[in-house]
Amino acid sequence: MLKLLQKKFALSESGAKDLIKGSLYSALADLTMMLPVGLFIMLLDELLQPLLGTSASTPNLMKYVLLVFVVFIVLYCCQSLQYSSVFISTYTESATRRINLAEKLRQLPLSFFGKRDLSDLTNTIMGDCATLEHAFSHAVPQLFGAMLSTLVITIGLLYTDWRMGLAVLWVIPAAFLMIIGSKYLQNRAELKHYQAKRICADGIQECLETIQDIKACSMKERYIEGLDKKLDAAEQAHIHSELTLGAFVTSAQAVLRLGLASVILAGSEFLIAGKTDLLTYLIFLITASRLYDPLSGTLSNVAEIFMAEIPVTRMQEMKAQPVQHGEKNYRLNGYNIEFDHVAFSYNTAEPVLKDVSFVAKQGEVTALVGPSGDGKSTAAKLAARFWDADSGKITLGGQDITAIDPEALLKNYAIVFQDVTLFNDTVMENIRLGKREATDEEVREAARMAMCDEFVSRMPMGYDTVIGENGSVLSGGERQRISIARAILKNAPIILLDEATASLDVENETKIQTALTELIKNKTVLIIAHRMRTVANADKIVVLSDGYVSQQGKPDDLLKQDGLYRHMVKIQTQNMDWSLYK
Ligand SMILES: Nc1ncnc2c1ncn2[C@@H]1O[C@H](COP(=O)(O)OP(=O)(O)OP(=O)(O)O)[C@@H](O)[C@H]1O
Repeated sequence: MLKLLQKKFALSESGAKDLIKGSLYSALADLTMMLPVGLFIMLLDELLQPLLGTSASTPNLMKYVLLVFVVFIVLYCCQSLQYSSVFISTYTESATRRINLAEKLRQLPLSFFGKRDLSDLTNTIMGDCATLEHAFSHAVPQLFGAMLSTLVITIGLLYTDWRMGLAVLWVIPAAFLMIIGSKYLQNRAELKHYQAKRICADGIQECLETIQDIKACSMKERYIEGLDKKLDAAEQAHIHSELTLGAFVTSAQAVLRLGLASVILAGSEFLIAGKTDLLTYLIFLITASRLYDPLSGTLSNVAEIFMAEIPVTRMQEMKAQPVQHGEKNYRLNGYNIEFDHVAFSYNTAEPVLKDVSFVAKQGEVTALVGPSGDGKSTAAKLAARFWDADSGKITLGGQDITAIDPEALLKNYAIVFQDVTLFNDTVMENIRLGKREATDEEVREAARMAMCDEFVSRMPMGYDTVIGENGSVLSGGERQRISIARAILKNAPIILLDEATASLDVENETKIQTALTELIKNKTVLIIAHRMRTVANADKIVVLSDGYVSQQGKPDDLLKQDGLYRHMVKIQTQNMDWSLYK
């Protein structure tokens, strides 16, 4: 039962237990709602008896005042128990669900993020969790509770008078069958609504991210028009989904209302035929008037639960994604990185790396060069286990990196990528990311080595200046220098530099290269650069072309060969004479 609930509703074990508890309390709360009815029937019985001549005693009003007081206390206790049990457990589960999802995302390989777009992921974490939160606080326990309490009341009614019982109860399965029968249509409409909403969110996100280019290309009108269409489509899909839901729920609620009419008709018929007495008739009338109200609300709960299936499925998909495993404790024999017949493709059939073998030795600078798009960055990222190779093996210090926990592995790497990621925090804290426990002085020293001092001193609050979302107040070169400072601070045994100095002017590039020369001493350095002069002093050049290593060796040796490396050096030397105004 627990396992079934966990699977069906993407719950943790404690969440499933709380759901059962909440449902039982909801059932209890629903049943206690019938206590005033019971009390009223008792009073009615005592009032009717003298009129019908079965007893001469008059009702003891004091007893009823006391009973009303007791019923009020019982009602209050049950409702508060139900409220705290359902809501507290729902919000606790919701927090656990969000934390678990975020933790799962942290463990997932980057390949997963390539398959899913960011707004979809954000929607799953924020939107889907909110949808489930609402379903579990306002629909699921109430539905299960109503089912349990209705079952108890059904048994009581059928036991009292099965024919009158049937007159009250026939509408319940009829109304629920209507809702269950419409499940397919409702889910289809909701799925369309979700997809339209996602396309719309994607469009808005894209618009915000590319606002500069949109303005630069005078595409504003075209873009707004496109966004307008997406918003319209989302609105239409929403209306359609609400109408589908509304049509079925309202019809089912109308069917429920027929129950009262059927009790009146059948009851009058039985009363005239002498098949039932007045008190029983009144009992069924009062019960029917109380029974249908909570059930009417429950019909929309069923629809909400159907709709919750979409987020539950998406969450389960995410939970089922395979994560990268590995040992946290491992022994390395040095820090050589070796690619052994490595092949890799992203989500496309065409592999980026087909058969790549080379060694990047500790204490040496190994440069990956080659035509654009031929897999240099991919190879560098594979070396840090951002993805796992499809075939072949990558080892670090003789250990297969797939046997090492990705986070534990990354402790050995300092990485400077082309696309630097900065946080909306101070310069100091952005650099300190390289080494959390670093003192302010250590951070400043790393910043000085990475030539950050000069631009930080111009900032209003120096190292305490907040640099905006992803370093929006900084230039490309400044962002890159912060990233280099991080790497210097981390002082890891392996350094991956992917176009690390691409955004720098010649003066800063030369200065930073001097700092990098200090940084890379006795380390394993894998460097990617398009400018051949950046890698001319490397110990080894690996030329990647069309998924293969077409050449590898010392730069001077490769220059003597009639190959791609010499060709690239030649073209770049010729280009140095090129001018826009020629
Ligand atoms: N996350 C990704 N998902 C799918 N395809 C990708 C991804 N990253 C890169 N690619 C594709 O893989 C191929 C190799 O890309 P990669 O960035 O490794 O090349 P590169 O040699 O470093 O290019 P450049 O010199 O232009 O930086 C390209 O065709 C690129 O479009």
